[in-house]
Amino acid sequence: MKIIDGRSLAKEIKSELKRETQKFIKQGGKTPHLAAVLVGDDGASQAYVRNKIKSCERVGFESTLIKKKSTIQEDELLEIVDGLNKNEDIDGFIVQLPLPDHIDESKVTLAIDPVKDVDGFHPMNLGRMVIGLPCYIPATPLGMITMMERYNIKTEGKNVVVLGRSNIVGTPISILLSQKTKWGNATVTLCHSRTKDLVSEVQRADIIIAAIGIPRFVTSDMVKEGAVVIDVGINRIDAPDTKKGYKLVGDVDFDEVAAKASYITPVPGGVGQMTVTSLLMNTLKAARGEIYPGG
Ligand SMILES: Nc1nc2c(c(=O)[nH]1)N[C@@H](CN(C=O)c1ccc(C(=O)N[C@@H](CCC(=O)O)C(=O)O)cc1)CN2
Ligand SMILES: [Mg+2]
Repeated sequence: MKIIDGRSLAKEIKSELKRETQKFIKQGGKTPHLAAVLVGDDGASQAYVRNKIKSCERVGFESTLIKKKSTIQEDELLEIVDGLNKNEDIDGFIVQLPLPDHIDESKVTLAIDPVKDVDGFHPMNLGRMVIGLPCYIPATPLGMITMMERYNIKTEGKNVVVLGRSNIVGTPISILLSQKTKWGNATVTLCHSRTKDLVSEVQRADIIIAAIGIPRFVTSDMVKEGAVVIDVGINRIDAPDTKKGYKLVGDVDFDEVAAKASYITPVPGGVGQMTVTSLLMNTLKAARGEIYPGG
């Protein structure tokens, strides 16, 4: 069994991005500039955004953080989005999710100019992805594909079972892995809460992608010997004996599944680490005008 080390892979990719950025600037390109909008004071969201800003610095990007109180009204947030759409110095931006309940997330996502949508959440980018046109691929799926490529995990002809059909993880990764591309050509089954006999679906899988949001849902009896197990879950469970009072576990029971898997991603230290790196990859693409030449 091999542990896929998201932390060291993310570090490696950040060094590559730093070199590519320096080269791009030397050739006359502008310094890539990412903006992040953070609404409210949720601890996890604050930490993720802090990490995004810090990572920009590491690779030589400029960054702008816009922080707003959770009481912000939807129209004010839409004005901020509009301002970022028009700001020529900003190559790409994200609005950190989740947003407070009184704000319609789809409305905000739709307001982002697809050209600057480095999260890849706008339907224009998702639609382009579906038909194989250049697009920003959402960070978590892009992180998973990058991980599998770098670890030389072949997907062609493999049975992949994806658990969970969210817009930002399960659905896009199932599409990407079934496409006729170097990272695709797999036979993908997308399982969800209404799937009949989910256990036997998972038992047939050569590659399992767990993005269901249930702590330690995938147990060793569900996993075929030698399967590749990619765990996207980040669940907080009570751990009274720790300083924080909680610990993070994935959607996979790591200790028992690791014994059967050929490759497995840990939580923390796996897919999560790759998401910020993927966002930086998309931002460099935005600065280079690779996806939408000429804006
Ligand atoms: N606008 C966006 N909002 C959200 C996204 C996103 O891609 N764009 N994804 C998630 C949160 N997220 C980034 O924003 C994110 C989640 C997890 C990690 C990560 O590094 N996980 C670590 C553990 C983290 C911890 O200690 O709490 C790991 O798995 O090792 C990074 C980014 C929802 N919102
Ligand atoms: Mg909401």
